[in-house]
Amino acid sequence: MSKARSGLGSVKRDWSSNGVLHEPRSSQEIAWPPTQAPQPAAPSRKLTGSELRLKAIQEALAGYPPAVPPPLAKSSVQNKRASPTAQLAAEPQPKRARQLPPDWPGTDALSRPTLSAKPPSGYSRTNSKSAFNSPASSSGTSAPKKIAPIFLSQEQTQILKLVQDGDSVFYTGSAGTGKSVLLREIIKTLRKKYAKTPDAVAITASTGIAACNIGGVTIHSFSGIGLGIEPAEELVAKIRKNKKSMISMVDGDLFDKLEKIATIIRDVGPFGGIQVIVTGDFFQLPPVTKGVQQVKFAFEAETWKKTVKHTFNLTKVFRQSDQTFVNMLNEMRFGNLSQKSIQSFKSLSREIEYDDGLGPTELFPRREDVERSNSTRMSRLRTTEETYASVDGGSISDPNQREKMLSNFMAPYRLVLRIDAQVMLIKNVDETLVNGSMGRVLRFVDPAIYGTELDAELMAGGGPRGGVDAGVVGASASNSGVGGDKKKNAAASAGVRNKPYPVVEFMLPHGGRRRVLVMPEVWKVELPSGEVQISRTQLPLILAWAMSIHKSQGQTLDRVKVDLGKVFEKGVFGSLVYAPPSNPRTF
Ligand SMILES: Nc1ncnc2c1ncn2[C@@H]1O[C@H](COP(=O)(O)OP(=O)(O)OP(=O)(O)O)[C@@H](O)[C@H]1O
Repeated sequence: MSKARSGLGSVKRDWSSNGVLHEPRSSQEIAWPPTQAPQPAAPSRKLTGSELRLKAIQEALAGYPPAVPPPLAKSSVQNKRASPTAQLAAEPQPKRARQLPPDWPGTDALSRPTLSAKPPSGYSRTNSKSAFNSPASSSGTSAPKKIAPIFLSQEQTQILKLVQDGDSVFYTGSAGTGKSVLLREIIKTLRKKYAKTPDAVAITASTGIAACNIGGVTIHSFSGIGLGIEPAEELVAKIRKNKKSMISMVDGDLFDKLEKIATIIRDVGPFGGIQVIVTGDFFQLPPVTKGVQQVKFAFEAETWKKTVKHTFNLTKVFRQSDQTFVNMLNEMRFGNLSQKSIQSFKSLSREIEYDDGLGPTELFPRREDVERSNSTRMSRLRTTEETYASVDGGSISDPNQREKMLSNFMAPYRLVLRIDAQVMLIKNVDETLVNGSMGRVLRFVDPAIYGTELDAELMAGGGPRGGVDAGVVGASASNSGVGGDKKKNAAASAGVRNKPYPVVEFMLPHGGRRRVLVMPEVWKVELPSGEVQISRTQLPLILAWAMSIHKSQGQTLDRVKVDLGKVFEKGVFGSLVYAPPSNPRTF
């Protein structure tokens, strides 16, 4: 299984639906309404390379000018559904720069049902907990967790059904349409289906950070193709030597190459008979181009059509409920903001006072700016400080490779915290504490005395903060003897100090606060064979006055501050710009 290159932005760390429950609706075949694609304004000047590229995606996704698919090769007619535009192929049509998959929503396929499979009787119930705890992803969270169940929408359910039936599928959708939630469910379902042969399911992504987020590995690492620059035949030899199987996609050329390799090795139909699930949003992060070379999207691969049987466009936006905001984001997605929307975005330029003591997280494109902003705020605090160094493991020994892979984890190598520091939780814990929850460090406490009478006495007797603490977060919590280890308790009473951990007060999504002791967690990248390539044990916290746009991708944040001034001045609305504003729930 694979994740589209452009799907990096959609690979979420917030897998939780936070208790959003949807009543199952009656079963109906879905007519997949299109996301509104505004008509682009005619360019009044010569476009730059990147603008041309953006225009190409816009045209492709918007489905105009009338799409003319290339004549279908014999093998490509393996798509169950006939291409809605296939008839047009015979007639001469004006040439266009970019073709979409034949059944791409946004072409006339959007106006009619796109599923040949029988619709299910209603929504499927899912439980994101099991998805979080997929073996490769989950990072060893052993503390008991309660994640609220969610219902997949009809759109999501139907795609899941096709996947269960063994079809190769591509699904896309704008930010917040539940691509990642569905992906988690697909992973869970396929793992269950192939429980006896766990390495039959491979979760891959095109970059390390995306791989970490979905609990998979990079396609390069998984397939053993290295950089993948050699011809397919040479790569086959390399893979055979490495005894690794492969599956996935990145850009069009790599997709073709992987298809060829799979076919040479397995020789049982398209993509060697491997079921391929591809997801992503080509608007969020398109493939990286080498020099001036024009990017070739996966859907432009020669072998795409014969491999991918079904293409879907998820249309229901779950993240934002305000339709005006959703429309504004869609306009931005298509790079065609109306004056009204520009004014609305500009009107957001204001300081907001929050009465809970936490400010918004400021998003920056560069890591240096993030570090500067966070360390400036830290230096203003004259409070107790604690430093936490990560413990790193894994089978990879090359230091450069290790460094690169470790940098994909959200957890830093060295975490310095102070009392009153603004922090963000980077792990899903339960229905109220999720990846992205914001909080403040209240105090540091020896876990052995946390929650004991001694702890209460210390707090009452002028300890740093009073109040009721409840709960512990972190994989190490269950075996650390928190609060209950008599030996450690006695030692603590006698003045022997264990490493103290932070008690953090988190703001809950619908008001309220929750205090927990935060203990270390484990992040790891694991091959389907069970080999742990790299792992990091660290507190699931980061400083959160500022964070990089890169790391914010895919997170659902309640408060963000983004400087879009320069963007509006230049009139550039690229993917980097689109992704961050789509993260907040409201505006
Ligand atoms: N069926 C559903 N019912 C309720 N909530 C859902 C459902 N599917 C997704 N959500 C919620 O919607 C939000 C966005 O979902 P998700 O992160 O999967 O979207 P996405 O398409 O991957 O977004 P992005 O492209 O920005 O990464 C999350 O808070 C998720 O819990």
